[in-house]
Amino acid sequence: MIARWSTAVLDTDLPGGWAVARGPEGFLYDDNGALFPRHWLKSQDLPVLAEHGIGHLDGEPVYLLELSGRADVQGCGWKGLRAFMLESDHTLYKVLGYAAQIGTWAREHRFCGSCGKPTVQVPLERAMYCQGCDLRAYPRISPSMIVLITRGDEILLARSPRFVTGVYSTLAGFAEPGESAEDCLVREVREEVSIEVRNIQYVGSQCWPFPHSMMLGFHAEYASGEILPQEDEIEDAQWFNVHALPPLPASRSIARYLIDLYVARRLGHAEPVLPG
Ligand SMILES: NC(=O)c1ccc[n+]([C@@H]2O[C@H](COP(=O)([O-])OP(=O)(O)OC[C@H]3O[C@@H](n4cnc5c(N)ncnc54)[C@H](O)[C@@H]3O)[C@@H](O)[C@H]2O)c1
Ligand SMILES: [Mg+2]
Ligand SMILES: [Zn+2]
Repeated sequence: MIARWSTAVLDTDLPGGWAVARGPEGFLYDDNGALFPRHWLKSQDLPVLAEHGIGHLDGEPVYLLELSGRADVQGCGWKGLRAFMLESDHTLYKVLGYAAQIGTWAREHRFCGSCGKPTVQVPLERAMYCQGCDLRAYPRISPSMIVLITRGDEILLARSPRFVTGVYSTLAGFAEPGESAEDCLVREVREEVSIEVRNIQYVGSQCWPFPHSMMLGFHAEYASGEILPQEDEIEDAQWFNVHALPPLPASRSIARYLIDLYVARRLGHAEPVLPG
């Protein structure tokens, strides 16, 4: 199957195509979705901070209008990326997730991190450039480990105080400089629940544009120790039997995939597919 959406760096001087607009409250949308004819969107009175050509959807160019503040457009509303992840079709979510990452990164790199002078977008390359010190800044991606720990029919799930009430998920954490993926996983598990794991197996990865994580998903077996939840970060952590699971994360998350995959294998059911 040919992918409907592919990223590209497009020339913003060319006319035509679709555009999305992103402001402080998320993306502009109406009954037809979040993609608008670009010439129409640019004719609205929007406070455009920057325009980025971001890719092709069904062969048509797509642009992002990154706004500097909020705006009213008659007949339209604003909606955050998480709501699009939960409600919209997967392709639209991928377009908006990429747009959000490019918009955030370009906004946060308008000035050189070394000398403080204004940067410029490099034509036809996804980079912000400082002429003063010949420095290029590329989109930021933050590798994060996420792991399902199991002990036979039991899986370890935890709650952060930030989660929706009642929901339990797998453990996750950002890689630090100097660590391998496995080092990070072992450290995060120790920090968050104070146990040791063994037989670490890589399962798959997922882009997580909140705001720029790259989730690397693993399975690990329990080795030793008693659960001791990390103060402030982990509200509760428990072993749950695969037949008695609590409310779980959204179905498009890799956290949910890791859980569903293990349960399916344990119970001999059909395996789920990891949403990209
Ligand atoms: N897709 C999924 O299924 C899924 C599930 C769980 C977590 N996540 C994501 O994984 C990421 C990591 O999870 P977490 O929040 O438990 O991380 P964590 O356990 O490392 O704790 C968060 C802390 O890390 C620090 N931090 C924030 N941004 C950082 C960065 N870019 N690099 C290094 N440290 C940083 C901050 O001190 C923050 O309070 C988050 O983006 C989270 O949204 C995704
Ligand atoms: Mg964590
Ligand atoms: Zn500079």
